[in-house]
Amino acid sequence: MKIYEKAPAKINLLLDVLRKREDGFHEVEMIMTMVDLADRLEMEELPRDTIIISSQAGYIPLDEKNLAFQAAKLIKDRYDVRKGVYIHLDKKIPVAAGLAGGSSDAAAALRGLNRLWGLQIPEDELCKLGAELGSDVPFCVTGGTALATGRGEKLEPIATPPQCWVVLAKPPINVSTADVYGKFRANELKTHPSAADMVSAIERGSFNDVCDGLGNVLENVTLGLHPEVLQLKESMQRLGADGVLMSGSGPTVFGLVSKEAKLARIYNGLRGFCKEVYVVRMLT
Ligand SMILES: C[C@@](CO)(OP(=O)(O)O)[C@H](O)COP(=O)(O)OP(=O)(O)OC[C@H]1O[C@@H](n2ccc(N)nc2=O)[C@H](O)[C@@H]1O
Ligand SMILES: Nc1ncnc2c1ncn2[C@@H]1O[C@H](COP(=O)(O)OP(=O)(O)O)[C@@H](O)[C@H]1O
Repeated sequence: MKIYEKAPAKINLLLDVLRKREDGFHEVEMIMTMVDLADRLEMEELPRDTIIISSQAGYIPLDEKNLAFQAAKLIKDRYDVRKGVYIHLDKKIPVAAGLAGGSSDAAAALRGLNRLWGLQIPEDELCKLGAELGSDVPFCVTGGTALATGRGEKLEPIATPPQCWVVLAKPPINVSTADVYGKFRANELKTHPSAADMVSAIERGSFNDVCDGLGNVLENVTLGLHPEVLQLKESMQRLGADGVLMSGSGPTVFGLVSKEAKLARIYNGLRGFCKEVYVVRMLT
């Protein structure tokens, strides 16, 4: 039997860091939502007790470093599954982009293998397994829109943001999440974006207040390392996006746009100097 599972990208409408913890992770407050740019996983049971990963993308690891491999191994070990699986990853989400492509593949593998092997693991248990693989994996298991706290694994679902277009632009640079958190200094932060205000803007369905409330305290770290991310933000603003922010640890910048008529100008303007530009919708 073959099954398929979608693994959508996420964006952070808000990312605040409260403090660095004893365990080296950072205590965060994030508002995350999914967009319809997605990888697709094809999973097929193998009679032999092995995990095989393939992908059309030449630039991701296919061994135990792949997060989908790690998800399959974790679920097999924890639930004593003595069967194998072949997972093909059709990658569409740019890698190391701040869009959680790897985390979403891991989450899709957990959801898919739960179905393929008829394990009936409840969603909150899948989230706990996901948290062992990465801070963003639990959110990728549940999807939707959520306020994420702790190191990102504590989730409170919130309303879907007001519908709009999302323009994603990924500059051709690699950013390591660990590096960005490593260079972040929580005690030097003077102002924090307000997660409470963003939740309220979303619940009121106010597109303008969502745009005004966007904030990401990791932006300054990544912008300091890669000034081209600032140029990309400024270009997106100049071209007419209503709200602009870097997603996660970057380097992808997203723009929220309410009017379809503006999209061609923004897309064409960005494509002039950035090869990877996507126009997507938030997932409801
Ligand atoms: C910044 C965010 C925002 O959504 O996303 P990305 O930019 O990676 O997409 C996340 O916090 C990333 O989550 P994820 O990519 O799952 O991170 P993990 O694998 O758990 O951790 C990678 C490294 O980031 C640091 N880290 C991560 C999460 C956190 N709350 N505090 C941290 O300090 C740690 O140094 C850790 O070793
Ligand atoms: N299935 C996967 N897809 C993409 N990257 C993966 C995958 N498995 C492991 N990785 C590794 O994880 C790292 C972070 O990738 P990704 O999840 O795309 O970044 P981000 O967390 O910034 O959105 C990359 O260095 C990549 O090599």
